[in-house]
Amino acid sequence: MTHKPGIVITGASGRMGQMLIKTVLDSDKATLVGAVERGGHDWVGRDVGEAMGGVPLGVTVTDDALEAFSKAQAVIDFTAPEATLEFAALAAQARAVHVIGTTGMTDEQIAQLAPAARHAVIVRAGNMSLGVNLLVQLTKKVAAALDEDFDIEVIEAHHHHKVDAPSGTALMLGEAAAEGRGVKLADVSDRGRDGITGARKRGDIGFTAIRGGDIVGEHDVLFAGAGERIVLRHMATDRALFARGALKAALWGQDKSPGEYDMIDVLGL
Ligand SMILES: NC(=O)C1=CN([C@@H]2O[C@H](COP(=O)(O)OP(=O)(O)OC[C@H]3O[C@@H](n4cnc5c(N)ncnc54)[C@H](OP(=O)(O)O)[C@@H]3O)[C@@H](O)[C@H]2O)C=CC1
Ligand SMILES: O=C(O)C1=N[C@H](C(=O)O)C[C@H](O)C1
Repeated sequence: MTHKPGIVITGASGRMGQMLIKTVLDSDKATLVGAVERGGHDWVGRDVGEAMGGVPLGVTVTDDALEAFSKAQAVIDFTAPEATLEFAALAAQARAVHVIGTTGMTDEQIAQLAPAARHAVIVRAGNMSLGVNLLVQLTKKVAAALDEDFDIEVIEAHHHHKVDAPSGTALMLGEAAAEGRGVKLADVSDRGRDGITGARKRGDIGFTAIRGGDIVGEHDVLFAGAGERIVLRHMATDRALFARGALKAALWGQDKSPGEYDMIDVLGL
């Protein structure tokens, strides 16, 4: 019988946490060995299956992340930036693959992952879906093919619970467009237009964020020229998409050397 990697899910009660637990349970390639929530959360100490409203699974939700990680081969983490930094240090200590879906991390926070990546595999992406990662590559290609006569705008829409903007995916797409153009996103990024903004600056990459209802995640990259527009679009209709990608990353990382990777590496795009 082949060994199935043991997976711990952090932020177990969250929208993605619960989706990830279901995805691991449905998989014949991995086993759920832990579920983590923060201290004081009312799920701590309960069976995770029962907490989710189903049958007992024999996995008790814990707030002791290190103890849970030390029994696992991978940690899948869709939580919040401060929590993810703590989990990175603990996953490295346990030598577990750390799959990070958390968005809204600052450049400084991302840089703080480097010490952990010296000891363990980290796979981090603002979007774990095949479609978006393909869109990233297409965006780079189209941006490289067109000059600054085409204005680039990234437009994203998400549910009303989302706390960060622009979305992690929008930033990935903006980075790809900037890379295609051979510029740094930080030098051309235009975020949060309001009031008398002045005319659009040639070469800028603009971002717009829509928040409403239960939109899972939609992203357009618009290339607007004189007399024509090109739109590259991805629409997610089911969070299971992200969870499947994250599990794929956790399995992919099992035989890799310590370091930082992304979904382009995992998917071989
Ligand atoms: N990369 C990708 O493909 C995707 C990324 N995401 C990202 O995943 C993240 C989570 O999204 P979502 O599931 O919708 O959010 P939720 O708010 O539903 O869930 C977040 C979970 O993380 C926990 N958490 C938050 N802060 C901490 C902390 N400091 N310590 C411990 N646990 C903490 C929350 O616990 P509590 O309830 O106690 O606060 C909750 O269980 C977001 O950053 C989102 O953008 C989402 C979808 C796809
Ligand atoms: O918060 C979400 O829900 C999502 N977040 C990710 C992002 O910030 O891009 C990915 C997906 O769009 C859903």
